[in-house]
Parts: sequence; C-alpha cells; structure tokens
Amino acid sequence: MKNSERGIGQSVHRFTFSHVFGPETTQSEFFEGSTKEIVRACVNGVNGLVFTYGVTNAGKTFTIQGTSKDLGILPRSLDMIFNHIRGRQYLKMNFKPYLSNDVKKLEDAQVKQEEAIKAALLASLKEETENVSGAVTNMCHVELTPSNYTSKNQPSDPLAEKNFVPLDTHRTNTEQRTQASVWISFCEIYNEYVYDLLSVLSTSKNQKRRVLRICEDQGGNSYIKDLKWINTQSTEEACKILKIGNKNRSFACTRMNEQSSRSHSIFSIRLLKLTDEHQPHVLGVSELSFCDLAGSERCNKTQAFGDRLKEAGNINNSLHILGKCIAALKQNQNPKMKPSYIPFRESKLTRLFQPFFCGKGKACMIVNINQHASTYDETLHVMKFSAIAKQVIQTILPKSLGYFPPKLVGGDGKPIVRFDVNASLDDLPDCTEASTEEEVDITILSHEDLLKTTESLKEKLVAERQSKLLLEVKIRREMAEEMFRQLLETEEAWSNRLEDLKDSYEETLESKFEMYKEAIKKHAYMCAMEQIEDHYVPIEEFIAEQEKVEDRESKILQLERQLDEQSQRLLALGSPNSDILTTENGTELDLANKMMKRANEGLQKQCTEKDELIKSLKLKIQKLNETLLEANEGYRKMAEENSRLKHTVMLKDQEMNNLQNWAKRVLELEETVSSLQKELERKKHFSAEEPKQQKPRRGLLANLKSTVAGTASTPLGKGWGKGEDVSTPSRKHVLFAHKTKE
Ligand SMILES: Nc1ncnc2c1ncn2[C@@H]1O[C@H](COP(=O)(O)OP(=O)(O)OP(=O)(O)O)[C@@H](O)[C@H]1O
Repeated sequence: MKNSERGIGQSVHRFTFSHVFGPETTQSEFFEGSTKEIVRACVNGVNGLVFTYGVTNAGKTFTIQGTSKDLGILPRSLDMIFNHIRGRQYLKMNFKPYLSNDVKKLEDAQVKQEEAIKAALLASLKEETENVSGAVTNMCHVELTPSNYTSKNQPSDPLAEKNFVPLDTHRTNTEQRTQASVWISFCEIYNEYVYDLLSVLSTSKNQKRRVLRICEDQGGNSYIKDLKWINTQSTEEACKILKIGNKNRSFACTRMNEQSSRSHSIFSIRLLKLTDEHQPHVLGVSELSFCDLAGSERCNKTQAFGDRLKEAGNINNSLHILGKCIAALKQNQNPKMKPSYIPFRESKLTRLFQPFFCGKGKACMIVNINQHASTYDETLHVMKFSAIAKQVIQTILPKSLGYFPPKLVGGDGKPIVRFDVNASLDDLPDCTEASTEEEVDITILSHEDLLKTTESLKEKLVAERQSKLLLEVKIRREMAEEMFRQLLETEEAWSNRLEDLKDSYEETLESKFEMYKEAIKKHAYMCAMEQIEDHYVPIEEFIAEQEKVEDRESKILQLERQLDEQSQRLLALGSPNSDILTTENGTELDLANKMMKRANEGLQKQCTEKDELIKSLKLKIQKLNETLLEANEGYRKMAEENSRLKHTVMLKDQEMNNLQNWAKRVLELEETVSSLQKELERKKHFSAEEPKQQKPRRGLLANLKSTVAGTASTPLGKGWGKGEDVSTPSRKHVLFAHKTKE
C-alpha cells in the first residue's frame, strides 16, 4: 500500500537543504533568502538559473510569478535589475541578444521591426485585457510602484537605493560610462518541443505553433534558435510580457490542479552591458532564467489518458533525465568513483541547463512542498531527488576558463568587434569561431585571426583527441575486464548447472533401474507361479504314472533284448556260412528278415500305441483332476450343508425333548387330577353319611375353593398356555391338584 493511502508515512526521512522556508514565509522574505544573491551575481556578469521543482499544486508558479497582491521572485528580480540599471538604462533597441552569448547590432530598419514586434505583442494583451487591465498593472504596482521607473522616471526610492548594486563594480576603467539593456524571452518545453510564448498566436486553430530548435555555439552553450527577445524598459512592461506568455502557455486540466502547467516554462532576462551610446561596445552579457518545471506527479495519480498521459510521460522523462544528470554530477564529484556519462543531451531541458551544471552560472533549485497527505509519496520522491541535487557542489568557472567571450555582430550576423569583460582588447581570445549552426561566416575574418583560430583549434583538437583516446582505452579495458568477469561468472554458472543436471539424471536413472529390477523380479515370480500351476500333478497320480512309465520301460527293455537276441541269431546265422546263406538258405534269411521287419514294425506300432496310451492317460489324469476338483468343491458344499442340517436336527431334537417332557408332565397331572376326583367322590359320599360334620366340611371346601382361586394367579397358572379358558372345571381341577401337591 502506498504511504499516501495509509495517510501519513510510517518512517521518518531526513533531508538536508541550504535553507528551509516555512509556510509562514512571505514572498519578500523568500526572495531575500533565495534569489537575491543570484540576481546580484547576474548584474555582475554571472549567469543565473532559478528553477522550481515539486508536485502539481505545490506552488511553483506561485513562487516564481506570485499574484497581483503577492509578487513572486520573478517580478522582484526584474524590479531589482531595473533598480540596478536605473539612470543608465540603454533605451535604444539597436543592441540585441544574439545566439547564446553574443550581441547583434541592428540596423535602423531592424530596430523599427523590433519596435513593431514589441508594440504588436503588447497590443495583443491590451486587446484582450482592456477590461481587466488592472491585473498586470496592479501586479506590478502593489509592491513595485516605488521602483517602477523607466529611465525617464528617475528614482527616489529608498528600497531601490538599498538594492542598487553598480553594474560596473569590477571594472577598472571607472570613467567609462556603462549602460545596460534588458531583453526578455519566454518559452516553454511541451512534449519535448520548444515553443516561443512571445510569438503572436495565429487566430486559425488549424495552424500549428512553430517548433524551435536548440542549437549550440562554438563554446558548447545551448541556445534556442529564433527565440524572440523583447527589449524591456520597466518591470511593468516585463510583467505584461509575462502575462502574454502565460496566456499562450499550454495549460491542461488535470484532476489535481485546474490550472496545472503541463510544460516547463523558461522566462529569461538578458542584460547587455554596453559602453556609452556614441561609441557603443558590448562589455558583457549575462542571463538570468526562471524555470517553472511542470508538476512531478506520476501518471496514475493524475488519472491522465491520451494526450495527458503523453504529456505526463514526457514530463516524467525530462525530470527523470534531470535527476540522472544531477546524480551523475554528484558521482563525478567523488574522486573515488568512476566518472559516469552525464546525459544532458537526452532531454531538451537538461540540454538548455547544461552550462549551469558545468559551472558556467549559478543555479538555485527551489523545492516546493505540498503538505497534503495525498501527495506524500510524490513529495517524498521530490525530496529524495532534490536532496541529491543539494549534494552537487557547484564550482563557478572563472571567466577566463571555458568561456567564449560575447562578440558583437552586425545586422547581417558578421562580427564587428571583439570584447571581454575582464581583459583588455589585446588579451582577448580569438573571436573568429563559427557557431556549430553556421551562424557566422568565417570568411570575413582576417588572415591572422583565422590562423590564430586554427592554431588554437588544432591544439584543442589534439588535446581532445588525446583525452578521448585515453578515455577510450580506459573504457575498453574496463569493458574487457567486465566481459571477462561476466564470462567467468557464466562459465561457473554453467558448470554448476551441469553438475546439478548430472546429479539429477543419475538419481533418476538409479530410481528407474530399481523400478525395472523390481518389475523383473515380480515378472519372474509370476512366471514361476504360472509354470508351477501348469505343471502341478497330484503326488498319487505322479507315482502311478511313474510306475506305468517304469513298467513300459521294462517292457521296452524286454523288447530290445528280444530284438538283440533276434539280431544275434541273425548274425549267427549270417557270418560263418554266408555263402550258404546266399546260396542255400536265401529263402530262410529272407523269411527271417521279414520276420524281423514285422517284429520291428510290431514293436514300433506298440511304441506308438503306448505313446498314444500315455497321452490319453495323461488326458484322463487331467480330466480326473478336474473331476476331483469339482468333487472336492461338491464335497465341501455337501459338508457345509450337512453341518447345517445337523445343527437343524439338533435343534429339532431339543424341541422334541422339551415336548416329550411336557407330555410326561401332562400325563402326571392328569393322573393327579383323576386321583383327586376320586378322593372328592369319596369325600362326598362320606359327607352324605355324616351330616353332623357338614359345617367343618363346608369350611374345607371353601378353603379349597379359595386356594384354587389364589392358584389361578400364580405364574404356573399363567404358564398354562394362552387362549385356554382357565375358568373351565378341568383347568380348575388341574390347578387345584397342582397346589395341593405342592
Ligand atoms: N505559499 C502559498 N500561499 C498562498 N497560495 C499558494 C501558495 N502556494 C500555492 N498557492 C496557491 O495554490 C495554487 C496552486 O499553486 P501553483 O499553480 O503555483 O502550483 P504549481 O506547483 O505551479 O502547480 P503546477 O505544477 O500544476 O503548475 C494557486 O492557486 C496558488 O495561488
């Protein structure tokens, strides 16, 4: 789960920055604490870059531009610059910034053209905002009123006096009167395309905006080709132009901020330092840029699709490259680490900022924090990024190193005069360099200049080649080492893998071998069992068969013996008297032979018969076996049936015994009943004879009756069978007898 979804982050992160401004900080305090130094450096000839970084809605635009009531660092810087040059502002427009660092002296016609462009630009704002003109004017008036002077309005402002830093503080020739001309430009990088925000927009919707190219001069400094530079003579004017630029800026509605800027906007102020009007020389050019980076939020957060997603991708990409550049710069500052490639050229933004990262200007990064918990993760990302940037130590190169001094070119772009801020004209390096974009025609340079340039370029080339060669050798060596190491690692990995594979195959083979062994054993056992079953013969039969075979063998032996005897007899007959045999007893021999043959045939017949007999016997044995098995089975069943029947018979016997016992008892009881009846008869007879004794007898009978009635409820009485009427006289008698007996 993301920290933003959990609410507040669980862990504490610490970052170090040059200065932290709390939410209570006013714009004025912020300007004093962050940008003022850079503006001061700028007016002293050092380029400056201020850029704001943070998530959408964090207040980047607010910091740079502010509101009409609460001015940002840009109008304040403008104000400070105009304060600096107050009274020495060069009002003509005939010196204009050119390429990255040069100045072009315009012809009269060109000056008029510039004036027309400016007027048209300001008019475009006037047309639209006539009714609401208060906005910009107010914006500049609220705080700037005291310092809002053009050169015509001479200052009497204490604030301006306080901020004033003489432009020519470092110049030795104090008699020379310096003047300054201020030019501004406003552009944006949108989807990796650079657009001029000060171009008058076409009313036709189909007409696309002109895309500008980023080029480099001979010093490797990037600049935007054909970018409009507007001469500005007051903060108010500059604010108006800013307003116009803002209007043209690509705003897109995202879910996070309805006025969210989806492009990086760059507002630049170029300060041209010139000698006096009559014999104008360019003393120096310095630039101060304010870059309002697009929000660093991620694509999913803004729920962007289509064009918005593309925008987000490009924004993230350029910020990512910026991060990479800063990280590489930091790494390269560590002498213990390998110097790494800085990908300045991978995005338009870093390409433009490159000189600042290479020590050709002061850079200040302002990190805006949105305190809302929903932007926690993005803000954390911003903090990490900017904390790295903080660790990059900026070393501002001295003017003599790495700088190609600005040169003055004519209206046609051809150099007019050489100059340098710190050096005298004679000490100046050659200014005959042509820009990589062929902006300057070198053929117009003098022969000496050309030679000097060529020499210095040659030296540079040789040095460059040497360093490149060394770098190449180093890179090659490192690559070879790396490749060798990777090869070794790969080899080791493969050999390990081979070993593993070998082990696993061996294990598989062993298990399969065991399996086959088991299967073969099983199969052999099954075969043996089948063979045993096939060849199984009961022992009695086997013995009987053996006896038969022995019998037949003895018979065969007997027959063989007979055959021997016969053949001996034949030999005896044939050998001594062969002649006789052939001649005299030929017929006899034939007969013997025939007999022998017949005997032999008979024997053979007997043998085949015996064989057949053996076969039939075997068949019979087999059938007998089967019959025996069936009989066994039948016997087993019969035995089971028999035992069952025996059991039934036993039960029946028991029942019979019981019935017999009962019958015996019935007989006994019947006998008892009859004897009792007799006794009763006798008693009756006796009572008729002795009437006097009737009373006691009646008592006895009553006793007997009561006894019979009592007996009827005894268990024995109950046991006399259900369904029988116990009230019948015979039953009563039986019961009575029974009781009496007891
Ligand atoms: N310190 C502040 N005090 C008062 N209002 C502020 C402050 N910071 C930002 N705001 C307000 O918050 C809103 C968003 O600020 P702003 O447009 O500057 O954000 P942003 O970071 O530039 O956003 P985006 O990246 O989308 O352009 C504006 O209405 C602005 O006035």
